[in-house]
Amino acid sequence: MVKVAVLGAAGGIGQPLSLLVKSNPLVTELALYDIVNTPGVAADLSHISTPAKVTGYKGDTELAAALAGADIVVIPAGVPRKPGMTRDDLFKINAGIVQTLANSAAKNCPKAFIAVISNPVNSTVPIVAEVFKKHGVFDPKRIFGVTTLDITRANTFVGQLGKGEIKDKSVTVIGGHSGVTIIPILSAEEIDALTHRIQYGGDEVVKAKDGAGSATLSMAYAGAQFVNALLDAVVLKKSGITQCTYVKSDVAAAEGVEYFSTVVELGPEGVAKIHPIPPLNEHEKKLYLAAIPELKANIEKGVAFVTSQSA
Ligand SMILES: NC(=O)C1=CN([C@@H]2O[C@H](COP(=O)(O)OP(=O)(O)OC[C@H]3O[C@@H](n4cnc5c(N)ncnc54)[C@H](O)[C@@H]3O)[C@@H](O)[C@H]2O)C=CC1
Ligand SMILES: O=C([O-])CC(=O)C(=O)O
Repeated sequence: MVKVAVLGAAGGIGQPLSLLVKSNPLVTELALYDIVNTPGVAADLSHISTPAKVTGYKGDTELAAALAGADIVVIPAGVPRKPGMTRDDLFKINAGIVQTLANSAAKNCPKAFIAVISNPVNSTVPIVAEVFKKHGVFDPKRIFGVTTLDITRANTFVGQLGKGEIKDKSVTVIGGHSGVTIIPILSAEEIDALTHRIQYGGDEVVKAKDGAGSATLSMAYAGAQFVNALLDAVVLKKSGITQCTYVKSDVAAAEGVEYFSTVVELGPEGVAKIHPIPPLNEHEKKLYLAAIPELKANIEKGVAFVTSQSA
């Protein structure tokens, strides 16, 4: 039995992501939670002829039931950006939303794998971790920031430069998930053309959507890739499953950074092995040093949001 709960399931990401999770035959129960519209989304998805039983939960009073016994919790709940905003501008609304959802997850499914999509990911992952610490159930192997869209974009853009098939690309992107904290590892010819585009790909979509939100469909695709990888590792116990993902990690400890994305091997217990930062050329070393101050500030802000509140 494998229960996946999607929190924010009626949203721009939540709906297509739930569709893609419903398409994975490994899932036996799909619990859709939101503050609006989940009965309709659940009824709609429930007619799809894959094994997962789909249930909808709406509003605070139904959150605990949505999470009870969940194996994987995916969180795309919260507000998206509008043109002119940074991801950090979303903190004031999304930090509280993520904290509330994490509180309930810590109580109702403390062993679940938590995949955080809500921005600012650099801060929302530490928020979930601190909430789990408060409940005495923190396991750093089980909490992930979903940065897969950065890899999806990098693979696409590198593929479009014209060498080989996009499907064969597997670009590594390390660091965090906002502007300068996104550090793509590229070949010499790709660096000038693509570094900035990968770092600011999210802004491209925000601008094109012109006030109607940020990336949803590409994020759903990327989020489903991450969930499918987790299911392969956890349920099928396949070996060699890797993802770039933002986790509690020692790889940038020298800089005093506690959370960082590098290639992570996934296993039945979640994080099986964190790969080190790959060898960096001079250009990448500069990107790395430029990422540190923002990443550190984002992490400290997330941690303080939870630890500064009395128990
Ligand atoms: N990690 C990543 O790479 C990416 C992250 N994002 C982030 O994902 C988040 C969601 O984006 P969209 O789906 O486009 O937004 P959206 O506004 O379309 O959907 C958000 C959903 O969250 C729900 N929601 C709000 N408060 C909630 C609560 N307390 N509990 C449960 N659900 C709640 C809303 O009702 C809505 O259905 C944003 O923070 C956005 O910045 C977006 C793209 C990529
Ligand atoms: O740009 C945004 O606000 C949404 C996001 O995280 C992305 O598309 O990478």
